[in-house]
Amino acid sequence: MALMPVEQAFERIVGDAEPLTRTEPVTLADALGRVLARDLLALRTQPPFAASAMDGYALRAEDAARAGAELDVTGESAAGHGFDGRVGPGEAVRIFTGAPMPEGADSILIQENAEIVRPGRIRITAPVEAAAYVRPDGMDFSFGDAGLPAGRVLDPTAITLAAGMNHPMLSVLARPRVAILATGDELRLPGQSLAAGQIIASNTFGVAAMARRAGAEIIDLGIAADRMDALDSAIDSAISQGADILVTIGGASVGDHDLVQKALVGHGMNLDFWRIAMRPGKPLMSGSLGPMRVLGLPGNPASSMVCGLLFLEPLVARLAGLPAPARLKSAFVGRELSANDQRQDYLRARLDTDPESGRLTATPFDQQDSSLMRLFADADCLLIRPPHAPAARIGETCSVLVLRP
Ligand SMILES: Nc1nc2c(c(=O)[nH]1)N[C@H]1C(S)=C(S)[C@@H](COP(=O)(O)OP(=O)(O)OC[C@H]3O[C@@H](n4cnc5c(N)ncnc54)[C@H](O)[C@@H]3O)O[C@H]1N2
Ligand code: MOO
Repeated sequence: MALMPVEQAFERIVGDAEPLTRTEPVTLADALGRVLARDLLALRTQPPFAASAMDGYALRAEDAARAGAELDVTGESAAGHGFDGRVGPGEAVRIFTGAPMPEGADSILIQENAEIVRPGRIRITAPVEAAAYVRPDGMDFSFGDAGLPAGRVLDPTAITLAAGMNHPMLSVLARPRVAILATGDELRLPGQSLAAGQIIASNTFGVAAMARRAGAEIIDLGIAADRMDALDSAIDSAISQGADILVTIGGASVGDHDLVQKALVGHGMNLDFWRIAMRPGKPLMSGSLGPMRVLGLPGNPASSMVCGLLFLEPLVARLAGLPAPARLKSAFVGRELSANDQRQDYLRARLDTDPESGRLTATPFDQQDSSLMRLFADADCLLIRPPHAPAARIGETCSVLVLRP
C-alpha cells in the first residue's frame, strides 16, 4: 500500500463523521461543555410580573413630572414580598430592585432623586419619565419561547438561561466512548517496578487526556501483551463495552511482534488504510469493525501524540458535536531547514511572539526523534513541512499547529 497523504487521511477519518445521536440527561451542575440534544423552550415567563429595575419609589409618572412635587409613601414592595394595595394619585410605594410593581404605579423614581420630607412623605428632585426603570413581564422570555437551539454547547451563559427557564435536567448528546489499548510485552504502568527491558506505557495517558479534552468518555483497556489471545480479548472488551472508537497504541509497524492489525482483521475489521505520508506517525492505521471506528496509532510517544492531535482530536470533537480547537496558524521560520522528502513533517518547535507586532516565529528543535517526549512537552507548536518542500530560509512563512491554543 502506498503512503496516504495527510489531507486524504483526514478526509477518510473525519470527513463523513457526524455527531452521535445517543442522548443522556444531565443535571445543570454537570452540563458544562455538553451539547444540547434538543431545542430548549422556556417553561416560564421571566420576569413573571412587571418589576422594578432599581431601588426607589413606585409611582404614577403624571404625579412626578416636575421637581419639587411631594408624594405620600403608603407601603413597601420588596423582591419576594409585593405590595397588596394600589398606588393612587399623589402616592408612592417604597420599592426595591426586582420587586413587583404595585397596581396603579407605572414608573420608578430612583431613591437618589428623592428627599425624605418626613417619615411617609418624599419630595422629587428630578422629573420621572413615564415607564422609567420598569421591566415589563416577559421582557427576558415568555412561556414557550425558544431559548437554546439543539447543538448549542452549554457554557455558563447557556446554563444560566436553561436554569432560568426552569429546566433542572438537560438532554445532551452522549460523549463518544473511546477505548484505549496499549500493546507491547515491554510495557508497565506508571508506579510499577520495571524489570530489564521494560518501559512505562506513557502514551495511553496522553492520548486519553487528549480524547477527554476533545469531549470523549474513556474506556481504559490497559496493556495487551504481543500475543494474539491478549489482543483478541482486548478487542472483544472494546466491542462489548460499546466503544465508538478503539484506539490502539503500538504494534502498528512491520516488526514480527506487530500483531495489532492482524488481530483486528481477524475480528472482521474493514481496513481503510495503513501508513501515511507523515513524520512522525507513518504506521497510522484506520478502519472500522462494525459500528466501531478503529485508529491504530504508532507506539513511539511523539508519533502517537501527533496522530492523536491530527486525527483523534477532530474525530472525537465531531462525534461529540463540539468544535475542534483552532490550531492552525501562520508563522515565520526561525531557523534554516533542509529540503523535505515525501512525508509531511511535523517538527516540534518553540513559538516566539513579537511583543509589538504579534508576529509568530517557530523555531524547530535540533532533535526530532519520535521517541522524545521531553522535547514535546517543551514544544509550543508543530511546524508543518509539506512533502517535497524545498529548503527554507529564516523568515519564510510556514504553517504551525499550536499545542496550547
Ligand atoms: N523496518 C521498519 N521499522 C519501523 C518502521 C518501518 O517503516 N520499517 N516504522 C518506524 C516508525 S516510523 C514507527 S513510528 C515505529 C512504530 O512502531 P509500532 O507502532 O509498531 O510501535 P512499537 O514497535 O510497538 O513501539 C515503538 C516504540 O514505542 C514504544 N511504545 C509502544 N507503546 C508505548 C506506550 N503505550 N507508551 C510509551 N511507549 C510505547 C515501544 O516500546 C517502542 O520503543 O516503528 C518504526 N519501525
Ligand atoms: O513515523 Mo515514526 O512515527 O517516524 O517514528
